[in-house]
Amino acid sequence: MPRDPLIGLVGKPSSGKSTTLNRKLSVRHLPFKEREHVLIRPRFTTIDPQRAIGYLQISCACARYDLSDRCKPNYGACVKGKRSVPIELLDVAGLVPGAHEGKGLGNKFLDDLRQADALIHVVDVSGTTDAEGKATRGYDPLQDIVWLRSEIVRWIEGNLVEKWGSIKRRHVAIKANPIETLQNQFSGYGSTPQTVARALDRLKLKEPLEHWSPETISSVVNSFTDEKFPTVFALNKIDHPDADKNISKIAKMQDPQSIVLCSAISEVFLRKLAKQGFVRYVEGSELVDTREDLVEMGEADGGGLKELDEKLKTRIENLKDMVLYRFGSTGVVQVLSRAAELLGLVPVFPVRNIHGFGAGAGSNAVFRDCVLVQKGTTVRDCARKIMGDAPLAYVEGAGGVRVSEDEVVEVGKNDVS
Ligand SMILES: Nc1nc2c(ncn2[C@@H]2O[C@H](COP(=O)(O)OP(=O)(O)OP(=O)(O)O)[C@@H](O)[C@H]2O)c(=O)[nH]1
Repeated sequence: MPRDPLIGLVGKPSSGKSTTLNRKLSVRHLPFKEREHVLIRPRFTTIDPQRAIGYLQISCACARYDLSDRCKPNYGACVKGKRSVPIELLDVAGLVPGAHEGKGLGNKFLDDLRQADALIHVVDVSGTTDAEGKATRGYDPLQDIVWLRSEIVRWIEGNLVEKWGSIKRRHVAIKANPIETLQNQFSGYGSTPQTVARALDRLKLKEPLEHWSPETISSVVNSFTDEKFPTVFALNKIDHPDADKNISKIAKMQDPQSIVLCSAISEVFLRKLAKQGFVRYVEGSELVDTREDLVEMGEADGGGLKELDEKLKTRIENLKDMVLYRFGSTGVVQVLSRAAELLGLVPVFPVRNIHGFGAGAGSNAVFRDCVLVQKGTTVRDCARKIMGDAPLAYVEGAGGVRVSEDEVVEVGKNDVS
C-alpha cells in the first residue's frame, strides 16, 4: 500500500523554517482528529523532528464540474475551486556543517531525513546569518546550498564505502545486477529499485560494479541523492535589501525550477492582519486590499474591514513594493506547490457516488475527501490506500466509466470511487 508523501523541511538555524511553518501550520484551525496528528511527538528529547501539517493549494475537482458552492472538504478548505489539501511535513531542525560526522546531533537528523520523499531547503538569502545561524552581514548563502547537499551525500557515501569490500564480493558471488546490489544498500533511505535504476540510468556507466573507482561511487551517490531527495530551495528573506545580489548568484548556479523566492515573515504578517480584520488577503497572490482600496473599488462599507493607522499603512505599502509587486507573492504557498510538483503528486478525490460526487447519507456536499498520491501510483494501490483491505468489486471513474486497476492515476483522468 503506498504511504503518504512526506516533505522534509531543512535549513540551518535561523534561516526561517519555523516562520515558514507557522504559515503552513495552523494547528488551531484544524479539526480535532487532525490536531493530534500535528502535535509534536517527542521521542527522546525536545529537539526531535516535528511532524507538521502543511496545506498544498491545488485546483479542486469541484471547479471542473462547476460544483464549487457545494464543495465541503472534510479536511483543509476549498475557496472557489482552490483547495488546500493537508500534507505532512517533517521539520528537520539542527542540521549544521559537519552533521555527517555527528556534529550538532547530525547523524540523528540525517537518519530522520530518510523518511522524506522530497526536501524544502529554507535558505536565508539575505546573508545576515552565518553557516551556524549566528548574526552576521555579507555571508554568501550559496555556501549553505553547497554544504547541506554535501552533508547528505557524504553521509550516504560514508555508509556505502564502509561496506564496499563485502558489497563487491557478494555482488560478484551471486552474479547480481547493480540495481539489486545498490537497492539492498539504499532501501534504508526509502529507495525503490526504480529510484536506483533512474539514478544509474543517468550516468550511463560502462564498468561493472566491482571495478567502480571511488569517483564513480561518488557520482552514483550524487545521482541517487538527486533522485531520492528532489529539493526545492526556498530563498527566504527576499524583503531584505541585501537579498538581491545573492538571488542572482544562486539563480545562475541552480536549476530555476528548483528555486522559489519567499518572505515568510511577510506571509505571517499579512495573515495576521487579515485575521484581525485589517486587510483582505488572497493567500499565494499579490492581492492585499485595505478598507480604502475596497471603497475605491465600489464596496461602500469597505468590505467591513477596520481602519488602519499610518504606521500599519506604511508597512503594508513597503511590503507591497519590496515583495508583492516585485516578486508576485510572498512565495510561501508556492514553496509547497513546487515541492509537490517535483514529487509529481496527484490529487485523487474518492467519492461514494460517482454521478453526483457526493458523500452519500443524504448529504448535499461534494468532494469531501482528497488524497495525494505519488506519480506512477496505480488505481489498485490508490483504492487500497483509501479502503484498506476491504474487498474491491470494481473502480469507477468520473462519468461512471469503469477504470482498470492497473491504470496509473492522473490529474483529471480517473477520479475514483
Ligand atoms: N527579514 C526577514 N526575516 C525573517 C523572515 N523569515 C524569518 N525571519 C526571521 O529570522 C529569524 C529566524 O527565523 P526562524 O523561523 O525562527 O528560523 P528557524 O530556521 O526556524 O531557526 P531554528 O529554530 O533555530 O532552526 C527570526 O528572527 C525571524 O523573524 C523573512 O522572510 N524575512
